[in-house]
Amino acid sequence: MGDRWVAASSSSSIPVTDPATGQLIGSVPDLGEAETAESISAAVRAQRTWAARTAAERAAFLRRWYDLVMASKADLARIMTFEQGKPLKEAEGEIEYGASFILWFSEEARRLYGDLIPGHQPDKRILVARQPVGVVAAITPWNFPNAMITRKVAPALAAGCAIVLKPAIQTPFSAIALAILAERAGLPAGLFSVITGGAREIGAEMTSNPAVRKLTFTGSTEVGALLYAQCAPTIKKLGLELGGNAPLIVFDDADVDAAVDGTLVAKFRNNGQTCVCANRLYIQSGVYDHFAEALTKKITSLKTGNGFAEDVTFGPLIDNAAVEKVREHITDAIEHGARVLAGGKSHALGGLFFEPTVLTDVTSQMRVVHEETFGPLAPLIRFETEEEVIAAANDTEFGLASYVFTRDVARVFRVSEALEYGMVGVNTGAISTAEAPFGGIKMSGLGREGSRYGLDDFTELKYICLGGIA
Ligand SMILES: NC(=O)c1ccc[n+]([C@@H]2O[C@H](COP(=O)([O-])OP(=O)(O)OC[C@H]3O[C@@H](n4cnc5c(N)ncnc54)[C@H](O)[C@@H]3O)[C@@H](O)[C@H]2O)c1
Ligand SMILES: O=C[C@H](O)CS(=O)(=O)O
Repeated sequence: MGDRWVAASSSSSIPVTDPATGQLIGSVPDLGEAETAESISAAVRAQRTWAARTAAERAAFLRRWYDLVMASKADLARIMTFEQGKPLKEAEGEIEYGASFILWFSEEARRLYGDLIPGHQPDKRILVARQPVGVVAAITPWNFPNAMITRKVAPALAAGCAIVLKPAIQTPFSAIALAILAERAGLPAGLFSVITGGAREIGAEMTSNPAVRKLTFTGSTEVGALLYAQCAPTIKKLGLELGGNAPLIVFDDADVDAAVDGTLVAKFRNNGQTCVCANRLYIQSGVYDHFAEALTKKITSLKTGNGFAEDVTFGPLIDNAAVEKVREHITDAIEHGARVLAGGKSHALGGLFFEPTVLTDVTSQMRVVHEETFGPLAPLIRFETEEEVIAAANDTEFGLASYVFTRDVARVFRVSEALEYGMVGVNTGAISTAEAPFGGIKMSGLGREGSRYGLDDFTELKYICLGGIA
């Protein structure tokens, strides 16, 4: 916190529990406005020196941090499974994914080029420099408690910024572990602070403090809109990675087995608790029964349980509200005519475990088609024509991810270009990677993270007009 570590005192600490067992696994300090302001002041002081370092020095730090994160993969994954619940193998995968952003931006750090533009008058020359925005505030969700942080912290530090982070209170230890490893990699104090505590209070300071020049948020659209408004009085740069309602479309000409495998990833990764999860499965009538039978068979062969147990595919959901939302969507769908092909109720393990569920005969009259479920629920919707399914897929306020399975090349282009989303997966359910620009349109957010575009939003363009060059 700021340039010092703060211990949790008994009177002001927040418990952290294991969603698989409900057991207490630790506690973190309940920090607030004062500590947030202190961290921002420390960031202001540290950032000036950091920006004056060479790009190669910043790149070298990021590479050391990457090496330490990868060397600590097993421990970081265990921390994640303990506090978030995802199966250990999936947690290890996230550590590698999160580390890939650190590696990517260790390389991008040295490519922060500007321009020398021919002058508009004989004695003029035009320079364009890319400079760090300064102090960045970041707020991240619980579902990817490592990668959602590195996807922000790495480009911020690469660009010469300092960053103050508020992680989700459900998963603070993943964030603290990353900060400890950054300190061990030689990051000077004040450049990367982790503030645990009340979201509203910390967020209020982050969004109102004029020293914060950019807010980068990953989470729900509802909270994103609130933070957007809170930042307006101080005109901050904004990065918003928000909610989704991804359609997954399978045409008659698709490889159905590949489409089922793609659905397992796009729908059930992290037990469906992923912003890019397929929320609606549109299956053309010619392959509908084949797809429904194959997906149901696959789902019922996979295991639900504690993420530390061998061969578990589905862990617990994060909390009771998440379980309730899945249950509400299933109940509403059945009341409006849907039928259950697999699952449909809380798992026999009890607690936060829920059966992976496949529904058939789903229609647009049901909540699950219009709201982000964020759980292991696959609603199948039958369609007849390409025009019909594009209209249905676009009939949402969200625009993050979408997926299409077809072997018709012309259709790949027609449908990809017609879908109103920031990202389209074609014949794959796995699209997230550091090399590609991740982000959405409409109510799914602003800006992109990762890729060669990922640094842009952490920099400001400065135009220098050189005159008197006779
Ligand atoms: N687009 C993406 O990259 C992406 C990635 C992951 C999750 N998400 C979205 O996030 C949602 C699930 O995550 P969640 O439940 O953590 O979302 P959330 O919006 O409830 O919380 C996200 C973060 O915001 C904080 N927060 C909540 N209210 C706040 C306030 N008033 N002021 C300041 N901070 C506040 C939380 O403590 C947490 O750290 C889903 O909608 C999912 O689609 C999007
Ligand atoms: O929840 C959405 C995150 O962005 C996870 S991922 O980037 O799709 O892996």
